[in-house]
Amino acid sequence: MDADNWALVTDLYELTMANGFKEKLGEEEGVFDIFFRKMPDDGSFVVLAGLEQAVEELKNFHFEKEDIEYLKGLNLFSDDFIEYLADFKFSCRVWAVPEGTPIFPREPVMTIQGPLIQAQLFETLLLSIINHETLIATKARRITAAAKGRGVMEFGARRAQGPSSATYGARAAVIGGASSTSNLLAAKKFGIPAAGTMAHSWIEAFDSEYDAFRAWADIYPDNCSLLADTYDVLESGVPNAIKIFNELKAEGHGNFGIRIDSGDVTKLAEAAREMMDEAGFPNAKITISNALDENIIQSLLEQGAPIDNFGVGEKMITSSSSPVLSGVYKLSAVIKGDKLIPKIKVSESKGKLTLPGIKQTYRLIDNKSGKAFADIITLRDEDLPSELTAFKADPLATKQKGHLANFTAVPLQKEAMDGTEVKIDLPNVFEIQKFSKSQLDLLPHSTKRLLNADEYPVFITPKLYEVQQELVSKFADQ
Ligand SMILES: Nc1ncnc2c1ncn2[C@@H]1O[C@H](COP(=O)(O)OP(=O)(O)OP(=O)(O)O)[C@@H](O)[C@H]1O
Ligand SMILES: O=P(O)(O)OC[C@H]1O[C@H](OP(=O)(O)OP(=O)(O)O)[C@H](O)[C@@H]1O
Ligand SMILES: O=C(O)c1cccnc1
Repeated sequence: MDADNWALVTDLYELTMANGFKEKLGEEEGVFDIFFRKMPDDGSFVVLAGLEQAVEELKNFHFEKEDIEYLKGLNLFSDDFIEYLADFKFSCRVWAVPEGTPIFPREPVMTIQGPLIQAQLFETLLLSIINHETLIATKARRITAAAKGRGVMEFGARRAQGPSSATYGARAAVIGGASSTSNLLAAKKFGIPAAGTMAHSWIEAFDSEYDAFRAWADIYPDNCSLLADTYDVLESGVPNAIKIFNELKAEGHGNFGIRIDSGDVTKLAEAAREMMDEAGFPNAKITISNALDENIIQSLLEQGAPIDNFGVGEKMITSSSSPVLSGVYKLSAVIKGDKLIPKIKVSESKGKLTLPGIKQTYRLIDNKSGKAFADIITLRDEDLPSELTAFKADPLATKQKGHLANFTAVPLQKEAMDGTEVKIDLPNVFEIQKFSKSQLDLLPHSTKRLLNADEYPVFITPKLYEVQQELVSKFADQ
């Protein structure tokens, strides 16, 4: 991962276009926005993640000697362009929304401005990073919301779509609220607590379950979470665990727990809790795993299952219920000399109409309640009045206009890079998690429901609407 250079993780057309831009449009600059249209799991927002990796990739963007040789060999590019790539110097400006921010449809999360020949090149790589990490952070937010403050350990590496997804996915899961990971590379790289219990193979390898537990307790007396479901949870697993806890207690240790990974979890956890309480271990923790997701976790807690921690793997690390986030990278303006020319993509489907120009998004905080009630996208250089009637950003919204007043407007995008100089803070993943929670707290509860989440209003200013409509009319007949 660190050793890899991902400049060639791109689609061929990015390079054929960039080669052509150099020849046909010279020094013209482009402005591209990354935004999302459809939210995963029918939620109303995503939790943004991936900025740190995106910034790292842009800062270090270059082609290796052998990449250049390979590109030459394709016989598609001018010598000039090949030379440009060989001596690549990142010279774009980037604006971005901080990681952990809840983001609604059509809001630009990253804006890249720079020579078209460069800015075009980053589409595929940036989308692959931002789409993946945002998807997993969003899924993790759902899962940790369902867990209602109980610890969620990220256990997904073995089921992730490859080691890179496992590792950056673990980081994203923490942004979305997970408390630890079993993936050691993620733990080391991002400063996440490494956590874990044991596999069934450990239990099976010994002559008996008791022997396996005892051997574990000898080596790890202070990290004694025993896997209780290899043979029979209530007949064997819990009674053997209690024996070990008594022995460890006599030896002066006291941090105990069991993990249950199969069967009817509520029944088993209730009975195990009773047995451990009766044996004098009310503080022994119960961890549950086995294809958990937000729906199962919610259901288990509604059933009253006495669970302290969850281990969550495949369904979180792959966002299996909603495995695709189709964030896009769209050209919103070109700059010729000192002239900014807004651009638009008009599509057959009206809902896909893009927002032209260089923009900023503001979260509007109600002055009375202190809570967010709407977002508004503006042209970056326009002043937002303290009261206005604005248009919905979604061209298909049934009610197109809304009156906005009595708010404090908080800008979401910040300057992130000026060439290779990084201008934005890249905080530790737990600081991002904390920030994310504070931003989620501002949102209406109805927008955070796991089922049938309410839509959150996103507006555009009359000025942005006007620029968009002018372009629509201009291109209507083309
Ligand atoms: N009380 C419960 N309510 C809701 N879902 C549950 C409950 N108990 C277990 N589950 C979930 O049901 C799913 C299937 O569990 P099931 O018990 O059928 O499989 P299993 O015992 O793990 O089988 P295997 O031994 O093959 O792993 C799992 O995702 C599990 O987390
Ligand atoms: O179900 P997930 O949410 O993906 O959580 C991770 C799963 O990985 C392990 O199972 P596995 O059968 O791979 O190994 P084991 O023999 O240790 O149970 C663990 O016991 C969990 O069931
Ligand atoms: O440590 C564990 O219990 C663990 C780790 C990965 C996958 N399943 C369980």
